[in-house]
Amino acid sequence: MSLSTPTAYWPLRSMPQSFSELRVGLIVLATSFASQWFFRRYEPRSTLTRVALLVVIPALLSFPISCTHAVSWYAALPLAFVAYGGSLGAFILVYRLSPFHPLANYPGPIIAKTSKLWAAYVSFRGDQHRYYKRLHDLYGDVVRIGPNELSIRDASLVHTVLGQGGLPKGPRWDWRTGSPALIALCDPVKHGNQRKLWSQALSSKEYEAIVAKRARQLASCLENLVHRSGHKDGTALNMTAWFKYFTTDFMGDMAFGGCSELMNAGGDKDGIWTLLESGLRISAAVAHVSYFKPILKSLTGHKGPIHRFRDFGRETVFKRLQVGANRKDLFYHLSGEELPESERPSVDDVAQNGLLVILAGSDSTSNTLTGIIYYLLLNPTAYDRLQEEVDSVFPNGEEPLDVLKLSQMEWLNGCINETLRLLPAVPSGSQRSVLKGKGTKVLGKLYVECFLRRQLFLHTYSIHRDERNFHIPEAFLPERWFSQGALAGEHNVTAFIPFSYGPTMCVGKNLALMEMRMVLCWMLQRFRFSKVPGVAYEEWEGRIQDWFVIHFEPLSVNVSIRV
Ligand code: HEM
Repeated sequence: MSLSTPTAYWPLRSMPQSFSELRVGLIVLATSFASQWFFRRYEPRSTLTRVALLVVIPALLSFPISCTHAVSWYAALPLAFVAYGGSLGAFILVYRLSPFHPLANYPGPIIAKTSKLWAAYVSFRGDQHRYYKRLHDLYGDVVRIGPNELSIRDASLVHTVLGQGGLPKGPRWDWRTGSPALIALCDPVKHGNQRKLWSQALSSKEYEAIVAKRARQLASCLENLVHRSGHKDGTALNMTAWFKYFTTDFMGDMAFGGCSELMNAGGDKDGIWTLLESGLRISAAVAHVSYFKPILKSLTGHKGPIHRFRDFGRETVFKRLQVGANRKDLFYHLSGEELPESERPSVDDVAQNGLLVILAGSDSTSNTLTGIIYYLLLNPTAYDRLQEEVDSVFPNGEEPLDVLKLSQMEWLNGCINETLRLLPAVPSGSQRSVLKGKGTKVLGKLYVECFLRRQLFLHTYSIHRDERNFHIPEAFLPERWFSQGALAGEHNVTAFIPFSYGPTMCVGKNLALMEMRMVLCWMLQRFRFSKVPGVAYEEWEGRIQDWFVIHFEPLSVNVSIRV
């Protein structure tokens, strides 16, 4: 047969062509496999390396692809990105679901094991706390909720994970710009240094008088509103908002020497809460995939709500630092005003804490106060017993200023603890990192292979509602906290971690407790809180959102003046 005939020519021409396509296909597969291995092994954090791996490599692959006869040169570039990106994604997926993955033995939903995008979506929906609790009820104490992340519902690990010598903070704080605020400082030494300033600042006794002044003002604002309504049986008020105004005004005084007058204005006059709430949901979701932060920032510039809120916090700090201290407020200590100039932290470092003060200091406390009123409405017996206690400890309208007496009131502290147990301000706890290293990290009963960086967290909401720790866990029972005569049944105080635990636990815990005890007594002395007819209170709890910090919808409460 002559070679010039079409039948003879076809196999000769197609052999090298198909061989060359196969060869190029193998090059793409090998390159994407190597990139997957590199990502896994080195977890590159520099933008340059990521651009090289995700942009430069596929761009280079378009050359061999364009050399095959099957693809024209202008189709080669998009094809290279699709082929390389697709096979890279497939390799990552297969590895994460394979029995070779170091967390393969931990149960969890398949979708969660494949990518943290799922966790970001759950977080964005706001029901992360309820979802993780359902997973723990289904799978047990350790659940794989991300390719490299575990959620833990085992109170015996509290000391090991969060205590002295425990694990450092996790990557949810990564990829931030500027100096980190205290809560985002992952380096234990830097954290410890800044924390000393915070502890010193928050231990001042001066704040008691400020809480009292602001509690008096809150009482008078509510009285005016009730009088103005003209109803002697009281009027419906949004207590979520009023407690926010109270805590923000107090924090303004305590941190900045006075900057906020929301109670006077009767509303969020600067729109800071609106701004914060619209940013928190996105920020909580993005924290799961923190490498998206730079992308999001480049898309929104400085116009995203969280950035605008951070800018507001920074500006407030700058203004306060320019004016100087009129007394020893929080920023007096944080900026080291008593130290020689050379030893002071930079203004930029100090300014990052502006947002933290408003968020950590005001939001958690105001939400817990709202939660207490909510549970009192649903539990009239507990309400009556608390009322009796307030009236007997501070009779005849005596102002509740004695912090020692406040700290010894069993019903008062029982109600506060029960609310912190059922509705912890940070429901999904504080993420920790198991750093990369050789071998296995032993965490109590848990063994974590350290070939890669791992993340884990103790799921506060699930631990607090675990019957092995607290009997009848879903019930609001302040009596379980009594020093004497507490109800019989499980009561594991190690499992009570609303303020977290160890060297990074809430530095404002004592201040928050003092503030909540005082203002609650003030409110209960002067007002009677009752349900507003037609409001479905049981449903309100089901709409609570977990955006790293807990988020409440307005709680409408009938407020009347006690005679
Ligand atoms: C009911 C009130 C509060 C609750 C439940 C609460 C809870 C928490 C939790 C769970 C953390 C995370 C700890 C960790 O990462 O391990 C935290 C951190 C923090 N809280 Fe609070 N908090 C409250 C009130 C306050 C107040 C009034 C302040 C005062 C400014 C404050 C300031 C902070 C700060 C600065 C941090 C970071 C601590 C660190 O990283 O060392 N908090 N809080």
